[in-house]
Amino acid sequence: SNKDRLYARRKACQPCARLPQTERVIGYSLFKQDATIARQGRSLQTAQDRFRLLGDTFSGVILGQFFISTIDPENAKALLSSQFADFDSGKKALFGPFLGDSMLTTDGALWKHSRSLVRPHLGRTQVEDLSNLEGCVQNFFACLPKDGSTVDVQHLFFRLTFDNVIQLLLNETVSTLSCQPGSNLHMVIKAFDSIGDLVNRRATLGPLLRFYCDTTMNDACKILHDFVDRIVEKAYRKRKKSSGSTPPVSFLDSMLDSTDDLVKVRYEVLGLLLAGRDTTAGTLSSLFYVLARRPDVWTKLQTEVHRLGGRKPTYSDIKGLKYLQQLIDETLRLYPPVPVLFRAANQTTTLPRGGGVDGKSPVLVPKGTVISCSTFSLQRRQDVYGPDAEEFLPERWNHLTAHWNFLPFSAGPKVCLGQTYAYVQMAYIVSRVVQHYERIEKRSDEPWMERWSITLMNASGTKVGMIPKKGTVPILNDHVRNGAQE
Ligand code: HEM
Repeated sequence: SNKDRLYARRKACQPCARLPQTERVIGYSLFKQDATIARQGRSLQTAQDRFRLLGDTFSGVILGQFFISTIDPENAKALLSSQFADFDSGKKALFGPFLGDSMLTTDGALWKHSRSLVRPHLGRTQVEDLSNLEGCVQNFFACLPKDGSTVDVQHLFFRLTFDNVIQLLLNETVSTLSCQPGSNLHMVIKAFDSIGDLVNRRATLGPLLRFYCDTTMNDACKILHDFVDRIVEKAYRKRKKSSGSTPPVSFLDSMLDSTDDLVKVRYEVLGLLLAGRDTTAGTLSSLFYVLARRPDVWTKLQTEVHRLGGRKPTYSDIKGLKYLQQLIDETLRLYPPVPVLFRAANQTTTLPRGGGVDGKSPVLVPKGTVISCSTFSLQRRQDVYGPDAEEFLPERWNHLTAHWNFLPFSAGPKVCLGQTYAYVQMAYIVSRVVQHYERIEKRSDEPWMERWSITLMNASGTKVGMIPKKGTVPILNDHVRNGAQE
C-alpha cells in the first residue's frame, strides 16, 4: 500500500532477494513444490540451498501468504528480542482444540499471564531434584535387549521423556515404557504421539485451515484432556482439603495454589508436556545416532563420566561434565529439535538487514507477514562455524561464543522455560547409559533424514545395539520390552 511505501522510504528500506516463483500472486506452485519437498523429508535442506542461492534473507508468497525467511543473526535478534512487540507467535490456530489459551498459543497479555503463572514452578528447586529421573532410566534399561540385539532407542526416548515430564509436572509415576497395548495409558501415549503429525497436517493447509474440521484431532484431544483432567482434579481436591497448609510437592500443586481455573491448568500442563517431551527425546535420539557412529566421542565421554566412579550424578556433578555439555550443544547445533522459529508481524515494521544488493539495508515487513528463522541453517553457517560447519565436533565449543548464531532454545522474552531442566535431564540419562553400557553399536546404514512434525527427529529412528557392561543392567523383562515396542 502507499502507506507502507512511505514507511519503507522513511526507514531507508530496500527490497530483499525474492524467491524465483512462476507466479507471484497466489504462490500455488510453490505450495505444491514445498508439499512434495516436505513429503520427501527435504524441507530443511532445501531452505539451506535457497539461502546459499539467494543470501541470508529472501521473500516469497505461498497460498497468498507473504513471507520472509532469514538466517541473519541481526534479524533474529530483532525478531526475538529487540523488536519483540512487533511480532506474534500466532500458533493458536495450529494447535486448534489441543492447547486452548496457553503459553504456547498466546501472545500479549494472555501470554504474559501464562508465563508468569508457570515460570516460578520451573525454577532451580524443581530442576535440582534428580531423584525421580532414576526410576524412568531404570525402566528404559529394562526395555533394552540384554543380548545387545538391535533396538530403536528413538522410540523409547519418546516414552522415557513423557514419563519424566509427567513426573516433573504432575508428580505422578507413569510408565509408558512398560504399559501394555490396549491399556488406558497406551491409548494416551498413542494419542500424544499422533499430535505432532496432526498439527503438521494443519500447518500445511495455510490459510485453508479455517475451513478444516479434523475429527481425528478432536478424538486425540479428548483422550489427552481426560487424562490430564483426572490428575488435575484429584490434586485439586487434595489441595483444597489441606487448604494450602502443606507445602506444594509438585509443579501442579504450586499452580493450583495460584489459580482455581482447572481448564487453564490443563492447557498449561499439556503445553509443557508437548514443549518438554518431543524436544528432549529428539535431541537424545540424534545424540545416540552420533554416539553409535563415533567411537572417538564415546571414548572421551566415558573418560569424563568415569570420574564419577559409578555413582548417580548430582546436579553439581552434571555442571562439571563439560565434554558432555559440549556434546549436547553440538547435537542441538546440527539437529535442533525446533529447526525453524516462526513469527507473524502484528503491525507494519522493518527488519534491520537483508535489503539492497549487499543485504545490509533494512527490509519492510508489512503487517501480517510471516517470518521464518531457520535455526537449522543459521547454526550451519560457515562464516560463523568455519568450513567444517557440517561436521560434528563437540570440541569446537572450547573456544566458541555463538550468541545470536546459536538459538536451539530461541532467545528473548519467549526463550524456552525448560532449558536448564532439559540439559540436566539429558545429561543425567547419557551419564547413566555410559555407566551401564560398554558401547553403542551402529545397526543401520541409513543416513540421518529429517522428519519434521512439530519438532525434528530422524525419519528412520535410531537403530543401535546397546552392549551392556557385565552385571550393571537389570534382568531383561520380556513383558516390559514387548509393551514398549508397540
Ligand atoms: C532439548 C530440549 C528443548 C529444546 C531444544 C527446546 C526449545 C524451545 C524453543 C526453541 C522454544 C521457543 C519456541 C518459539 O519461540 O517459537 C521453546 C519454548 C518453550 N519451552 Fe522449550 N525446549 C526444550 C525443552 C523444554 C522442556 C523440558 C520444557 C519444560 C518442561 C520446555 C518448556 C518450554 C516452554 C514452556 C516454552 C514456551 C515459552 C514461551 O512461549 O514463553 N522446553 N523451547
